[in-house]
Amino acid sequence: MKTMIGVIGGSGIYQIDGLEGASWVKVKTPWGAPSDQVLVGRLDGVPMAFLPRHGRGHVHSPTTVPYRANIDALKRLGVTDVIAVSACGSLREDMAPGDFVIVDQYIDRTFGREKSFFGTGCVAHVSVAHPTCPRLSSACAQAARAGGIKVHEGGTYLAMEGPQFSTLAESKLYRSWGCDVIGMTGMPEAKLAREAELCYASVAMVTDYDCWHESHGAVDVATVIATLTANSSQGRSMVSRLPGLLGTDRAPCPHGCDRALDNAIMTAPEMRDPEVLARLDAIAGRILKV
Ligand SMILES: CSC[C@H]1O[C@H](OP(=O)(O)O)[C@H](O)[C@@H]1O
Ligand SMILES: Nc1ncnc2[nH]cnc12
Repeated sequence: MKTMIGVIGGSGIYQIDGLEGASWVKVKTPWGAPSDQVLVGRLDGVPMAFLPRHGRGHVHSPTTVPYRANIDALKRLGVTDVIAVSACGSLREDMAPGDFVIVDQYIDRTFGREKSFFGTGCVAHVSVAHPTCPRLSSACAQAARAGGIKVHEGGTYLAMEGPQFSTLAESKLYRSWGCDVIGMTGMPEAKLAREAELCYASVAMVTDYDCWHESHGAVDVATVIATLTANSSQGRSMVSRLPGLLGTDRAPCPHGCDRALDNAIMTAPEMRDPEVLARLDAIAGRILKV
């Protein structure tokens, strides 16, 4: 199988440079329109697709990002590996603004979003015990370190609904739970990528100390953007190293991300709703044969 890298850019990252033969393409999905058109091209000979999570100009809020359409669009284009880049607040002293955290666990406190491609007419339960792909995550860590970035391999991301930042009591509560970073978009994106059998790695760029740190003020958008602007070249340099690390030919995921739907579908074949199956053509076509 051939590698195709998908990059979902977070706040402050609305395009990437250096893609050969790049063009913005409109992708239609059964889940509505993605956040924006997708920039498709090649980097060092490896196909790459870039989608700005909030749309160019930052149109979508964390609640209204069309997460299902975004993941479907990337899958439909042939993406095999998704690198999700996000801004995040740090809940730990030693994860400082400018550092990158390769997230490997989540606590999902979002409540206003569609979280699954499946439901009435075709019910499925995938495992998200390990919601990110270790192979892809370690390539991201290697790529970021090679660019001189301080990288923390592993971290628990508290996904909050937003759009307001946390209260001090919430920030302290999440610290007491052992969470490392906080953001508004990591979920349900990671869950949906797993349902779509995509390898998914989350690169969280620390922009602030949220509001718990006594010697730092409470986070605001200006602080986030200032840190992101200072770090954007490191983010880009990490992405530019990924094709070399992942290569053009892709072995099956040793962790099974690309087979996540094996044994996950509960609805009896004769009870499956044909309209629901039709919507799942890109996501579950491998297993549903639609
Ligand atoms: C501008 S701060 C809040 C905003 O930034 C993060 O976005 P993303 O994860 O897409 O980089 C955070 O989750 C909020 O959506
Ligand atoms: N402190 C914070 N809380 C939630 N989302 C964020 N994105 C960047 N910093 C954040």
